[in-house]
Amino acid sequence: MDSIALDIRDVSKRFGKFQALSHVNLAVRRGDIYGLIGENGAGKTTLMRLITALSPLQSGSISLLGEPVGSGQRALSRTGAIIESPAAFSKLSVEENLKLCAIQHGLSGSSDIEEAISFVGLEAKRKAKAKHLSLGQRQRLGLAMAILHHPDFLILDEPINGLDPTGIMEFRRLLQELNERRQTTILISSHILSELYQVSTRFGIIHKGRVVQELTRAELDAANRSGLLVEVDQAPLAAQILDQAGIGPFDVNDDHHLLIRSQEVDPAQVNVLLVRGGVMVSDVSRQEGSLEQYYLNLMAQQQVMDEEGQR
Ligand SMILES: Nc1ncnc2c1ncn2[C@@H]1O[C@H](COP(=O)(O)OP(=O)(O)OP(=O)(O)O)[C@@H](O)[C@H]1O
Repeated sequence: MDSIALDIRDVSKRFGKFQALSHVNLAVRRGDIYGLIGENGAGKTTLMRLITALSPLQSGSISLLGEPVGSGQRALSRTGAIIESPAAFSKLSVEENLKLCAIQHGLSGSSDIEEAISFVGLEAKRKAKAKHLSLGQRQRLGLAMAILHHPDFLILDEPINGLDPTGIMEFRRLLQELNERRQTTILISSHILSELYQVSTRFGIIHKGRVVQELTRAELDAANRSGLLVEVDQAPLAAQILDQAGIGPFDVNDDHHLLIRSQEVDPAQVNVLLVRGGVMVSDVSRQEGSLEQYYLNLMAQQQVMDEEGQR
């Protein structure tokens, strides 16, 4: 079986003169929970709409579950999606919305509906109209509608928007369960990067319509485990001492901070070395980066590149 569930190649999309996506390449492997990250207007929803054929492809190709998007409905019938907001009918109850969804998917019998209701924990609200549900309950209904037909691939655009911390945690648990129990591959976008970090196995960062980086969680962790931050009274002298002792690589952040970019260095050894060399050390701490920090650094670099490109 092909290990790539979604293969996006050289996809561009224009709205009139506006270039919303530009030569996008992106691959989601089967079993991934792929976190799509980007600022407002970066192009995440546009990409998701192209994948689900809600919007026509203008150039490039998208292969979903081994089938080119646009060639038929087979891959899409094995896909579930919440794009922009869950598409429940407000005057229909939870059960009625799911029944309608079941008909659309050609499902007969009530077992799939029961399973979806119980999976998202909406048993007590089965008779409630969608408009009377809380935001979190509506998001759960959206998820129930998206997974009713046991899709192999799930596309979720900002599914945790507006949820409270408990709701976010529960939603995360549901996604992890889907991924582990049903082997559902998931493409998810969110601005809540701490949450995306916890749930995703792989990340794609999109900026102004271009995918500027793809990396696994392990790669992110490696890049982020940024080493030992040393706070001193004189960073230049500390740098000389570290250099002579062959400790590094390191960055001199400013007059009082150095970052030794290695996991192998012993903080106690660094401390003793610097103090013996006449440097006052006020702090040595392990520096663990976050997805948020990584993303902000990358965006700062992009900003510089964008500005240089404009000159
Ligand atoms: N139908 C459309 N017509 C014209 N412009 C559009 C259309 N759809 C999207 N755009 C523009 O394309 C850009 C990308 O929008 P998109 O909704 O994909 O961003 P996003 O990354 O999902 O942002 P957000 O995080 O705010 O949801 C935006 O500048 C948007 O205004």
